[in-house]
Amino acid sequence: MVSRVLFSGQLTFPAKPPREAPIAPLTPSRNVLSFSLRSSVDRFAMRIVKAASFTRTVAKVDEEAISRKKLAVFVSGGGSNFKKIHEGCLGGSVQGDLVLLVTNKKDCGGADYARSNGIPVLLFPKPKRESSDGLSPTELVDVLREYGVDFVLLAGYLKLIPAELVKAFPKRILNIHPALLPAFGGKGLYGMRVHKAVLASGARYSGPTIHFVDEEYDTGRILAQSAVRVVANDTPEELAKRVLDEEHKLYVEVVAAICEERIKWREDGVPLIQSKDNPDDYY
Ligand SMILES: Nc1nc2c(c(=O)[nH]1)N[C@@H](CN(C=O)c1ccc(C(=O)N[C@@H](CCC(=O)O)C(=O)O)cc1)CN2
Ligand SMILES: NCC(=O)N[C@@H]1O[C@H](COP(=O)([O-])[O-])[C@@H](O)[C@H]1O
Repeated sequence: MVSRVLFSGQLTFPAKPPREAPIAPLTPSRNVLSFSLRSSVDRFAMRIVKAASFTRTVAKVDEEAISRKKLAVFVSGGGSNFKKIHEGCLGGSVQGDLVLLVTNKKDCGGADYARSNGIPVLLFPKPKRESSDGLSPTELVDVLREYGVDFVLLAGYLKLIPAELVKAFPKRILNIHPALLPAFGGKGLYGMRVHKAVLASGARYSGPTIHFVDEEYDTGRILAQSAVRVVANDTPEELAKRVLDEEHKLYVEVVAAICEERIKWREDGVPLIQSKDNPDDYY
């Protein structure tokens, strides 16, 4: 209604500027509509346009103020989540750059992918056997800082993150777990073991959980979850595939929000994601 009344007159600029049009700062000449105000509705409508234009300008300025984030990913296996996040960074859906890959298995699929894509690979923790390879917890923290890492993303990493690293990167380490925490989590529950436990329990739903990492396994603040149906005759492999497909979508969406600084912490300590489409909405 407003747009029809508003843009029925002669305008000095397109009735609806194309999305890619640069939003100029508010200047009287640019935002003055060149038609006579025929009624109070037009005057009201003009105020709407000016307010919207100002909001867009502010929003545009805010977007320009947000820097790209430097990301380190930790894996122990194939690294399919790592690859999806990397594709998101390259494709533009994630405003971040993968600057380091950390693994406890230097020949795993995720490490091979990193080396093929020019991403430095670090070994952590040191192998149990006597070896010069691998970093100590202190060395790991130092290297992450030297690379200017903003966020650490665990994606199928199967070792305990040491307290030194948790303390050095507060509210900046995320993990994805293949079940709906707090159920089916903790020491000993990883990979196919998780899906077997879910099936044995008779649970009708499963799905990925993304949470902040604290000093214990899977007890950090939950940031995002997505539910998938458990089918009556599911094998662990079939359930794993259904959950993994959902992991890929959820992790890229969450990392995009992290990089755009859309994580807000509620007063009771629960982290929320601010909607990209409607900043007044959180989930
Ligand atoms: N400080 C933290 N470190 C890690 C967390 C965390 O929440 N806090 N999450 C894990 C990932 N994870 C579940 O999401 C998980 C991984 C591994 C285990 C586990 O029991 N591991 C075995 C060793 C397995 C192996 O070496 O192959 C063990 O510790 O005995 C539980 C949960 C990553 N780190
Ligand atoms: N508790 C940790 C855990 O079980 N993590 C799980 O390991 C898999 C890694 O797959 P990927 O290497 O293909 O990303 C993912 O399903 C992830 O949720």
